[in-house]
Formats: sequence, structure tokens, C-alpha cells
Amino acid sequence: MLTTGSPCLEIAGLVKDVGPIPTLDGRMKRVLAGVDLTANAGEITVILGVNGAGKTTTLECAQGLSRRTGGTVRLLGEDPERAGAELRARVGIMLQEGGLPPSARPVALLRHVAGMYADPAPVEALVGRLGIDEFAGTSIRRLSGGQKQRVALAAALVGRPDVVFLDEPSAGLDPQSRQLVVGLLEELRSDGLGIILTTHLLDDAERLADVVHILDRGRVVASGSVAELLAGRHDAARRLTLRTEPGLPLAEAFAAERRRPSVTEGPAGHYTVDGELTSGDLLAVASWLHAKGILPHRLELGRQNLEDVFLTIAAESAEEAASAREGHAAEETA
Ligand SMILES: Nc1ncnc2c1ncn2[C@@H]1O[C@H](COP(=O)(O)OP(=O)(O)OP(=O)(O)O)[C@@H](O)[C@H]1O
Repeated sequence: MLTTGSPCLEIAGLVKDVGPIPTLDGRMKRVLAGVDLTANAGEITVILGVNGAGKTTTLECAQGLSRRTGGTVRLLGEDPERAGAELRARVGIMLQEGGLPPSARPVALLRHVAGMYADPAPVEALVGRLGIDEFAGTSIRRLSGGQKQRVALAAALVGRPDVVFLDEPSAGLDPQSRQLVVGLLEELRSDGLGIILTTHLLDDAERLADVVHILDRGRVVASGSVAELLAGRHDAARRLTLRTEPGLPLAEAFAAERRRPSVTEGPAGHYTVDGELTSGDLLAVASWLHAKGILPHRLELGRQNLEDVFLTIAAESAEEAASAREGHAAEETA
């Protein structure tokens, strides 16, 4: 086991091209365009990104399952593309598609996987911990998505790895199973395991992450702890959320103010107000609703959370990419 805080994964300038792609006239497509990131032992590193941002490809290159086009990857100090059995035994992997044999039964499968390691974790304990005993005798093909997820997680952990890669470990889990998985990951982190995971569930990310890397169009566009990401971008930013009837001219509530916060509605009846808001703004909205005789379903003022920051960063990155494309088009036509 590595010392907590020492790097278990170091990625620099990672480039991955795929193809040739027929719709690109047979050219290659660059899906990773220079990814830099580090993950440490005893920490949970979360990789966030919209669909297609390059998260799975980054993990596959980090694991040595996909050959990189350029850049360097060091997994537990070694190049995963040249790794032997010794390195593989120290790495746990849970793939998005599960990769489990459909006819196997969960506990028998986990015992089989455990048999491949010199010092595996006790299968019974893992099975009990993840609630797998409830469907121990059912073949994998008959399990629900969430049940398969739990078996895949157990299979990734049974070899007592030093580092584990989890591609969306809590996707498709019911709230109770999600708690089980989150609790287990917190415990494994305190045992010194390096955990690298992707997720679309931003409240899980916010709760678990020691470090977050936000990927967009094959690049890391922001990195840091959740607190750093929140503080770095929105020093005094707050968000006011209102749920009520649709189509209200909510901006009117701020008509008397010199500075006008930005008001948006979407989806219908879900209003958000962003800016350097104070309790005075909350009062302005409450008074405005009161004058109209409207009792809202919900009205709250709070700090922006990771989801807000993620959406802002993704939108900014999309805007930058669009203006870069316009710039190229202008150059070509000039
Ligand atoms: N072999 C391939 N051929 C063509 N395109 C590919 C190939 N592999 C990956 N891509 C493309 O690369 C991009 C990154 O894919 P990747 O699966 O890494 O994204 P992701 O961030 O994990 O997305 P998701 O959140 O949907 O799982 C996508 O646009 C995907 O379509």
C-alpha cells in the first residue's frame, strides 16, 4: 500500500486519436487532446465531464486497456501499456458495461476472481457489505442494472488493490445502494486506497471527492478540491431558487435595485437568480410573490454547488470552442 497523499496515477499530455472515421473522410478523430491529471493514494479523485468529454477513454488509457497516441501515463510508477501481472494485481477496474460473464452466479464468480490473487479480501464480507447475498444464486444475466453494478464493484475490490478505477459506480443504483457504495468508498479511502472514479451524479461527487478534474472536449478545463472550485470561481456568488407557477416576470422583483441579478426560467416554473445575492434579494422576491398572492412550492437562497460550477464551466468551454471554430472559419474564408 502506498503512503497516503503520494501519487498513484500521473498523466501528462495524454493524447488519443481514434479512427479512421468515415464521416471525417477517413481521418482520425482526436478524443483526448493533452490530458494532465494526478491522483493520490488515500484520496478519491473524481473525473467529471459531459457525455463524450473523454472520461472513459482517459480511464482506459490510464489502465493500459487502450493504447495512447501520445503523452505519458504512470500507474503506480509504471507505464500501464507495458505492465506485467504484478502491476495488474495491484489495480482494480470496474468498467461502465460491467464486463461480467452473463451465465456466472455472483458469489461463485467473486470466489473465482478472489482465487486469482495471493491475498484477496474475504468474499463473504464484501458480499454482505454490498447486499449481494440477496441475489447470490441468480445468474448475472438476470440481475438488474444496479445489482450488476454492485457485483462489478465487488469484483474490482476483491483483489485488495492499491488503486481502483470506477466508471460511474453509483449509476443506476437505488438511494439505499448508493449510500452503501458511498460509505464503502469512504472507508476504502481511509484505508489508503487510491480511488479514481467518473460520475454524472454531482452530489455524490461533492460528498466524496478530494480532488475533482473537469474534462471537456478531451482536455482538463478545471481541477481542484470542491472548495477550491467553488471559491475560485464564485467568491460571493449565490443562487436563489424558486419553484412556482410558470411564466412569471420574476425580474420585476428586482426592478427597484440598481444592480440587476440574472433571472432565468427553465424548465417551466423553475426559476434561478444568480449574482452576489443577499437576504435583501430573498426578501424582494418574497414580497413580490406576496403582493401577487402567490405561495411558492419552494424558495431558497444558497451558495452555488458543484453542479452549478460544473454547468458554468461546461458552458464556458462550449462557448470558447464555438468562438475558436468561428475564428478558424473566418481565417479559412479570408
Ligand atoms: N473507437 C472510437 N471511434 C470513434 N469515436 C470514439 C471511439 N472511442 C471514443 N470515441 C469518441 O470519443 C469521445 C469520448 O468518448 P468517452 O467514452 O471517453 O466519453 P465519456 O466522457 O466517457 O462519455 P460518457 O459520459 O457518455 O460515458 C466521444 O465523442 C466518443 O464518441
